[in-house]
Amino acid sequence: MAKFIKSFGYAFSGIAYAFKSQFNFRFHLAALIIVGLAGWYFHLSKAEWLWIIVSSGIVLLSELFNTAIEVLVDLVSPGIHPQAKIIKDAAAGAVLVAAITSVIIGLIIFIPKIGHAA
Ligand SMILES: Nc1ncnc2c1ncn2[C@@H]1O[C@H](COP(=O)(O)OP(=O)(O)OP(=O)(O)O)[C@@H](O)[C@H]1O
Repeated sequence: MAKFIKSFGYAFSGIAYAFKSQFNFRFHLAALIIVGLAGWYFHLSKAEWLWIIVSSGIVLLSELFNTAIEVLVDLVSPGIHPQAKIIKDAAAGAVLVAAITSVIIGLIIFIPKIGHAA
């Protein structure tokens, strides 16, 4: 049981590292809070909340993997290397795909509601 709780501590320290070191992680977290408030304001349905939660989770997940990949690349290849560039660019691309997907989901959910409210 103690080992299980300890592993939570390690996971939270990884999340804390991403939060402290990555502007994008903080930016996405702030966006998530704004979307959450907007969802509360517009009384989203259960299905709409599920889409928001899943897409936000995927964005944060991709940010955490991107952070891990950046640190790993810097560890194994501290100098400039064309393959290090490819690895970091592909990881950043994954974050971008997740972010674009979640923006599209957000637009599909919120545009009709904003139209209604206006
Ligand atoms: N070792 C390297 N060799 C070649 N190109 C690199 C290397 N490290 C970084 N780059 C290039 O610089 C870009 C930015 O890398 P960096 O590690 O600064 O990531 P970042 O997204 O700016 O991270 P952070 O969010 O920590 O500022 C990479 O996407 C890659 O194109």
